[in-house]
Amino acid sequence: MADPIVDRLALIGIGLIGSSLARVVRQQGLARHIAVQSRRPETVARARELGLGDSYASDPADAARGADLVIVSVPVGASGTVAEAIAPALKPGAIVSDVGSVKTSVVRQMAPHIPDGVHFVPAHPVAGTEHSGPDAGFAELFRNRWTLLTPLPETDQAAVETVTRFWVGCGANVETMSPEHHDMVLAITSHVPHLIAYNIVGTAAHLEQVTQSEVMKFSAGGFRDFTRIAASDPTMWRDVFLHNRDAVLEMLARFSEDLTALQRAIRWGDGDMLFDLFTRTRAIRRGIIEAGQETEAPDFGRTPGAGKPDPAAR
Ligand SMILES: NC(=O)C1=CN([C@@H]2O[C@H](COP(=O)(O)OP(=O)(O)OC[C@H]3O[C@@H](n4cnc5c(N)ncnc54)[C@H](O)[C@@H]3O)[C@@H](O)[C@H]2O)C=CC1
Ligand SMILES: O=C(O)C(=O)Cc1ccc(O)cc1
Repeated sequence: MADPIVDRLALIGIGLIGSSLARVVRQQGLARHIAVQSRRPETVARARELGLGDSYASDPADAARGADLVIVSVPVGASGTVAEAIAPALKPGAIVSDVGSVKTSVVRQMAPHIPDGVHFVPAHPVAGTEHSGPDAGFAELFRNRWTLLTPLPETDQAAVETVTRFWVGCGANVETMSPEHHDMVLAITSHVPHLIAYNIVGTAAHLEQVTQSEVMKFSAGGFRDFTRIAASDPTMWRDVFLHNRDAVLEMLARFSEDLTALQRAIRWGDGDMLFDLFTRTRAIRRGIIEAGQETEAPDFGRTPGAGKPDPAAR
C-alpha cells in the first residue's frame, strides 16, 4: 500500500464515480479519512452500509470542512450549486477538483465560487459504465484509463501535481489540456456517440410501436451494443449535452455531412467508397488494439458481476 496522498478526502456525490473513487482510495490507502456526501438520506445510508467512507454527511459543506482534497462527482449541471455550497467550508490550501464529462462549463460554473487560497484543478476520468449509484462503483474502474486535467494557466503547479499523483494512485494515466480542447475531443469521442446510441434506440423503439415488428427481439450485435450505451443515466447525459452544446453541435454537423456522403454512396451503388471507408475504419480499430488501448471485447456491464461493488475493496 502506498503512502496517503492526502490526509482528508471529501467525496461530494457518491454515485458510480464517487463510489469507485471511495473504493480505490480505500484499497490503495490514498487518504487517511474519506468523508462521503450525498443529497438523499437513502444514498447516504446505502454508502454507509457499503462502508464507503469514514464519515457521512448530506450537507456538502459538512463533508468539505477541513478537507485537503474535495472531489465533486455530481451531474455537470449541478457543479456550480455544489461549489457555492462548499465554498465557506473550504480551508486555505485545500484543492477542489471534479470528474465532470464537460470541462469549459464546469470551470465557468465552479471557478467564481472558489475562495482565494484554495486551488481548483478540474479533472475528467475517461472511464465509466452505463450504471449509476453507489452500488455501481468498483475499485478497478480507472485502471489503465485516462484522466484528463484541465487546470487554468494560473493554477498552482503543486496542486496539479497532487491531483496527478492521486489519479496515478487510482491506476489512471494522466494528461493535461485546456478545457476547450477537452470539450472538442470528448464531443466526437464520447458525447456524439452517446447521442447516436440514444437516437438509434429511440428510432428502433418507434418502429416497433408503429409496425409491431420484431426489431428488438431479433436485434443483432451492433444494436445491442447501442442499447447498453443508451441505458446510461438520463440526468447525467442531459447535462452533458446542455453544457457542451457548441462542441457537440459542431461535431454533429461534421457527422451529418459524412453520413449524407454515405447515404449518397449507397443510393448510387458506390461500393468502392463504402469499401474504402470500412477498410480505413477497420485499420483504426486494429491500431487501437495493437497500441494496447483497448481489448478485443470490452465487457462493461455484460458479464454478471462486472460493474458491481468489489467486495474486496470495501
Ligand atoms: N457515468 C460515467 O460513466 C461517467 C461519469 N462522469 C461524470 O461523473 C459525474 C458523476 O456521474 P456518476 O457518478 O456516473 O453519476 P451517478 O448518478 O451515479 O451519481 C451522481 C451523484 O450526484 C448526486 N447528485 C445528483 N444530482 C445532484 C444535484 N442536483 N446536486 C447535488 N448532488 C446531486 C447524486 O446524489 C449522486 O450521489 C458526472 O458529472 C459525469 O459527467 C465521468 C466519467 C464517466
Ligand atoms: O459506458 C461507456 O461506454 C462510456 O463511454 C463511459 C463514459 C461515460 C462518460 C464519460 O465522460 C466517460 C466515460
